[in-house]
This record gives sequence, structure tokens and C-alpha cells, in this order.
Amino acid sequence: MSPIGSVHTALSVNVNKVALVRNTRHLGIPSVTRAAELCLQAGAHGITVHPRPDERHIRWHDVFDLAELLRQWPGREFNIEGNPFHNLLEVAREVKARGLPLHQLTFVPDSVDQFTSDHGWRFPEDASRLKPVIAQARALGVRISLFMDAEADAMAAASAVGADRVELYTEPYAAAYAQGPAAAEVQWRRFAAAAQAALDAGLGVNAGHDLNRDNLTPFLRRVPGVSEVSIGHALIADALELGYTATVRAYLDAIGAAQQG
Ligand SMILES: CC(=O)[C@@H](O)[C@H](O)COP(=O)(O)O
Ligand SMILES: NCC(=O)COP(=O)(O)O
Repeated sequence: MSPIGSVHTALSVNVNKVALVRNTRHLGIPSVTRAAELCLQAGAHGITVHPRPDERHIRWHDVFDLAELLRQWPGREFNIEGNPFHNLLEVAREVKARGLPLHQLTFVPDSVDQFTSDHGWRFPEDASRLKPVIAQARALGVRISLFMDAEADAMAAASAVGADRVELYTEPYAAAYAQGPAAAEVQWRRFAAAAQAALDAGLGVNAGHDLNRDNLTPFLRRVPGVSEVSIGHALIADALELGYTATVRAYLDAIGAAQQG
């Protein structure tokens, strides 16, 4: 296992799907905070949640419960994803008002009933409305990442509206990887160009959506400068078979393998 501090790319575990299972009964199991705690104990660098307006998985109290947990884990990060034009900023303000840790907000342009995230922000269309909400959120002392399609040409505009990072939406890569090497090659080149453009524009680079134990190492080998991957669906599915501890270690190993070339 790659010990914390030795990997260049942080692993933030998205626990949405633990909440999804829990919400099918009124028993409180599986526990979202216990899942997060086990992931942190296993070496995960952070926890991610995407509290959707319909609370289909993460509920508002989960955000505060997890922030309380993160308070006991200095050096680990809490990342909340969501649409700043719904109620994400209200939640962020409340976390901060309670003196709880919140390191990153990832702005995602999802509709209220979005099945799952499937596209990034559009520039120049979204620029004028994003600029003020990014400024408000950064004033809370939180890093702002914009969920973006892997389009190199859009990265300078993402930087111009005041974002600190972009999160590259990796579902097209994951789908291509599943098809085979020729399709993956196209996406590796596309994502590498987008990441380099983001770095050149002064942005940090995150990545996420449908990353898994197989596609993660080759992605990180080919795409430069990825600071963080947030992984939920595949990781929690793996944890159903392997347990949280072995699963998080396997993903940290997959990240570590990319660093070894
Ligand atoms: C922003 C993003 O990439 C999504 O992966 C999201 O966090 C997952 O949301 P669901 O778990 O609701 O599909
Ligand atoms: N930002 C992506 C994320 O948090 C998890 O996405 P997925 O692994 O559930 O597809």
C-alpha cells in the first residue's frame, strides 16, 4: 500500500452509494460515517459527497456528520460536490458557520433531477453567472473546482472566472477504456491535452466519474498533474466484495503504480 504522503494524486472516496443503500430502510445501516472512517483509516486522503437536492443518497445531516468526522482527521480533505445555483452554497456556509472543516467545493452543472452527472460547465455561456458564486465560495476559505468536460480550449476560461481547479469528467474515458486500446488512446490524448491546458492556465487538475481499479493507473500514467481523483460507484461496489480497507488499499496501490511509471 502507498502510505499517505507518498502519492502525488490524492484519493477522495465518494460515499454517496453507501447512503443510497442505507436510505432503503430506516435502520441507519450501512453507516455513512463508519464507511468514511474505515476509508480514512485505510489511507484515503479525503471524503467526497454529492448531496443532491432530492436527497436520494446523501442527506443534509450526512454532510455535517461527515464534517464532524473529518475534524478528527487533520490533513484529510472534505469535498462537497453540487450545483451552486441550487443549495450547495447554503450547505457550505452552514458547515463553515459550525466551525467544521470544508476544503473543496466542486461545482457541477446538474439539474435537480439529474440521473448522474454527465457534463461539465460551458464557456462562455456559464462564465458571467459562475464568477460571483465562485468569489462568494472562495471568500469562505474553500478551494473551488469546476466540473469540466475534457476540452483543452475551455481551460483558460475556467481560470478566468476564478476557479482554483477543474475536475475532468472522466466517464467518456472510462467508456472508451472498456472498448479497448484504440478508443482509450483517443481519450488519453484528449484528457492529457485538457489537463496540460488547465495546468498552463494556472489551474489544479482533479478527475472523476466512473474511474475504477482497472482504468485508474493507465489514466494517471497518461494524464499529467492530477492532484486528486474522487471515486465512488466502482470503489463502493468493490468494497461490497473486498471490504473498505482492502479496497482503499487497492486503489492507493493503483495510484502508486502510476507513479512508478
Ligand atoms: C460529479 C460527479 O462526477 C459525479 O460522479 C457524482 O458525484 C456522482 O453522483 P451520483 O453518485 O449521484 O451518481
Ligand atoms: N467526482 C466524481 C465522484 O465523486 C465519484 O464518481 P463515481 O466514481 O461515483 O462515478
